[in-house]
Amino acid sequence: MNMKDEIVKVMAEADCLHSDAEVSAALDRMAADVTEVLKHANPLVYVVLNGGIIAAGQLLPRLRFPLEVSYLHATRYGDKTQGGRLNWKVKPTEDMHGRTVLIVDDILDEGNTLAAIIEYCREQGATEVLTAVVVNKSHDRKAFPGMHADFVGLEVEDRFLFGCGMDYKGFWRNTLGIYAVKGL
Ligand SMILES: O=P(O)(O)OC[C@H]1O[C@H](OP(=O)(O)OP(=O)(O)O)[C@H](O)[C@@H]1O
Ligand code: HPA
Repeated sequence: MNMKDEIVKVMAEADCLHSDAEVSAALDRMAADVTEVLKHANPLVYVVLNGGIIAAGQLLPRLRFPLEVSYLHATRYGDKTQGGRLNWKVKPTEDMHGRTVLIVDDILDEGNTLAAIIEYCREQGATEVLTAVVVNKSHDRKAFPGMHADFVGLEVEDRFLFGCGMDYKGFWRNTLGIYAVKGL
């Protein structure tokens, strides 16, 4: 089967775990929580490419307080459904010394990606590093016991997901709803 046919088939057979409306409501709740905590903090928001693009594009317009936005790119899955070593493609460029930093990503799965980013930001002198993810995948394989994000939209079952920034072999990041691949 060629790649295009495979990608179309994966969506046709996928289970929709959360509809567009459910994700939108979760983003509203997240935005309210983030606002409560950070409205006076003038945070520097780091979007984790690529997956964080959709999350940030949906979350940040819901925040009505001053903030700055930048990006970093760290990846460890590529086209695979299991994570490997973290590859820093673009490190943060803004001065975060003394700043409150909010990291925005699509998913906290095993948490190795966020753990490495948090450590890096602390080393760079950020006063406080908080994390926001649209989904937390529920399982017991976290990078360390108790690993969690500060702001979570939805708890999602332990399957391979796509949508809302998450990709299947590079595709289907561009949905608001969240889907699980059949059989994975
Ligand atoms: O909690 P973890 O197990 O570390 O996985 C979470 C990370 O995996 C995905 O990125 P990916 O490596 O697929 O890079 P991409 O967003 O550029 O596709 C996702 O966007 C998170 O950044
Ligand atoms: N789907 C897509 N990308 C991911 C996942 C997932 O379930 N976990 C970590 N990165």
